[in-house]
Amino acid sequence: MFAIDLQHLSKSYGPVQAVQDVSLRVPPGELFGLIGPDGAGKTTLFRIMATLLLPDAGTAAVAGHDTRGGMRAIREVVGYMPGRFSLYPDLTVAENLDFFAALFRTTVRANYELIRDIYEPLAPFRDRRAGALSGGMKQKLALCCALIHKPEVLLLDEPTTGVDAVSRQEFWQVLGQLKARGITIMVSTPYMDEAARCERVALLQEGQVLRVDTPAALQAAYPVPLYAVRATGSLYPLLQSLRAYPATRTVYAFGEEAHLSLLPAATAAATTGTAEADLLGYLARAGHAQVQLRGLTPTIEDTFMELLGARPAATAPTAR
Ligand SMILES: Nc1ncnc2c1ncn2[C@@H]1O[C@H](COP(=O)(O)OP(=O)(O)OP(=O)(O)O)[C@@H](O)[C@H]1O
Repeated sequence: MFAIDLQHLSKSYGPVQAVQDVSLRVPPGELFGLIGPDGAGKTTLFRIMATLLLPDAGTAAVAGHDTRGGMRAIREVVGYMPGRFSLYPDLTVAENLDFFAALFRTTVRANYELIRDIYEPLAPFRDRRAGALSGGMKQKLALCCALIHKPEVLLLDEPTTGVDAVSRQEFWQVLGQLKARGITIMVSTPYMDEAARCERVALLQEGQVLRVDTPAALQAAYPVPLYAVRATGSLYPLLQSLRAYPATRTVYAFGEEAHLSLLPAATAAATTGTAEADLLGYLARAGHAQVQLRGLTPTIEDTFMELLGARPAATAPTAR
């Protein structure tokens, strides 16, 4: 039995097709990531899994229960942390926790063991209103509330969005501990660095699954050598020159650098011995100073960009 089993799910909001024929299977105990930009359909999938929304087509089963008809059973065994802060801002930390425990006919004391590590940094603020907590603390409290009934499956919708880097790091450590206890976790994130922390990820774009695999396999599948290019001055003119270069296959901004792949024929056609030397000569003639070119190990973000570029959609950001 799969902890999460989605088959051919589709959901539209009027003319907007939010989820399109999505099929995913997550075995018990897996830490699975839904990775995609805003609007990719992550929240819609979570709301279907949490029995808050019915799909137009397809089936969704969580912990062995179909979301059609299995609402009560699913809510008993699922912990759901919505993307937006979902606690009561006027209740204190302790009151929020008690409230969620009471909803599930349990007590904080009965399940304290599961939340202890997450709750301890919050304990000194137990009488503070939840609305007055910092972003990282709000997110810890929301996770405690999602865990208070000892769920088998945790659904976490962008839990680290807008949270500082240290809190994000801590949050992922906690997810590792929860996974070690056998809890199945589906977590969405727009941050590609977080994708690498999942056992498997689904890359989503415009409601569709582009690929499901381990982060390592996604990176290894990158089809051609990839380079980072930088030069003095701003990135924009460098990107423009690289886009105009005849042997360029894909190019896009990546932080302070450009990430570039060359057409396979570029090596064969090189006039100065190597494709790299040809490129450096071209950039120097185009007026770029102190150009640095180095080979890269592709990240998941590069793989994502590659998959988007391979699609016929007009939105493909890798187009030259
Ligand atoms: N209630 C709604 N009515 C109309 N359109 C909606 C509604 N909810 C979502 N959408 C649209 O459906 C698409 C998928 O949205 P969804 O919220 O599932 O994506 P997401 O990946 O979670 O993105 P975000 O992080 O921005 O919430 C988007 O185009 C969004 O604008």
